[in-house]
Amino acid sequence: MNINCLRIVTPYPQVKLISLKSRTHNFSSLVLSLKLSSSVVMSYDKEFTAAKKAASIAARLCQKVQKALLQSDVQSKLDRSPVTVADYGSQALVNFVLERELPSEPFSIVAEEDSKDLRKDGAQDTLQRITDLVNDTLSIDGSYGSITLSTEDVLKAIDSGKSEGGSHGRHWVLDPIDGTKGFVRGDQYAIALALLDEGKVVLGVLACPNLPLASISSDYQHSADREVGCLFFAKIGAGTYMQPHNGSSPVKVQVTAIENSEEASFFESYEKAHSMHNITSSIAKKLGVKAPPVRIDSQAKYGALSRGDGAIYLRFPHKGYREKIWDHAAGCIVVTEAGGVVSDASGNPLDFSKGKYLDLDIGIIVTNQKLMPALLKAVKESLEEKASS
Ligand SMILES: Nc1ncnc2c1ncn2[C@@H]1O[C@H](COP(=O)(O)O)[C@@H](OP(=O)(O)O)[C@H]1O
Ligand SMILES: [Mg+2]
Ligand SMILES: [Mg+2]
Ligand SMILES: [Mg+2]
Repeated sequence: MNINCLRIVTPYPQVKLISLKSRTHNFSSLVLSLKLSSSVVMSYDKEFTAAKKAASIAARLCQKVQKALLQSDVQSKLDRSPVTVADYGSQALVNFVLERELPSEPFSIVAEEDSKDLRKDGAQDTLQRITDLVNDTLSIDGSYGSITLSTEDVLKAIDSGKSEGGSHGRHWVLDPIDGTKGFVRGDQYAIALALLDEGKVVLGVLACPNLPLASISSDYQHSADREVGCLFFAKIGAGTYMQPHNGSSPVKVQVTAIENSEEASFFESYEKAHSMHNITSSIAKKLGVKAPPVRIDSQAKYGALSRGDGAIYLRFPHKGYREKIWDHAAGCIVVTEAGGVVSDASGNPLDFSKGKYLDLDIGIIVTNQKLMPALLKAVKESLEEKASS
């Protein structure tokens, strides 16, 4: 079979022309080309609806817990990072809703939490509290009738579909609460859910219950009278939308269009342990950024950037830290579908196909297309200076 090129007529602007370099391509290479482009052709509508529902229900549980956080609600994991009843409850709910909404699909998910610690002696009270929170949230939502989960059902829901992800097939990626430290402090956090198909992120949902509806570019501060709560969602080829939790209609969002880095403001982690603030301040200085950094927790940073609050997100973890896919998958598509660029410190796109870890060079940087070349140059120079000092 001799083919030079193949024109496919689809509603998706990305799929116009697939070039086949050789004139002697056989049928199997044609099938391969079509398979590679299938993630763009797929609509993922059912999955998108299910993901929005799952993240929104989980967000309600998290809001309730954050309002009345008890000291006993916060535990420490083996790596000494915090986990709360809301992290577990959120994961149980997301898994439960996805399985209920998509009964005909195999369920595979790379999620941050597991039930190991909850199965230990002494964890019964915590498990009972999580189970009560899950049942209360399901009952208020009302979509699943008068269902009551047992403690064993909740443990099973937390672990259900557990997978290591990878480059084949479909895998959900979940951070049931991203920014647990922010959540415990009463600050920003996100419920972050994405879907991988053949190793690529094809949809992402970020529920940010504490993110103000108004821009938080350079004057972010806590203020009780600001209206908060946003759901960001993005599907490959279809743009990014933000829906306020107050029930108003979704609006399409875009990253900032600014081209002059001196006008940019940048986001970074609130926690110094999560990103080296000395590197980020050196990069900002080289770019001539005048505004002080906006330090907030979680992937709410990606959400804020996708709607043009600020222009840059810099993340430079300390040596030896390995980034997990659930900390970036949903945020990455939310920003890229809004016209932004997400890469590692060398400019390589993030690769979500390698299992639960991201294998990347030094740090993660996010900005718009126009600012990326100057940002990459500033990053390179700052890292070289650090290495030689
Ligand atoms: N030493 C470290 N360096 C970089 N990231 C870290 C870290 N320790 C924990 N994290 C990750 O940072 C995430 C929060 O990001 P941010 O700093 O942007 O708020 C945490 O997600 P969880 O809160 O889901 O555990 C955790 O996965
Ligand atoms: Mg954690
Ligand atoms: Mg996280
Ligand atoms: Mg988490």
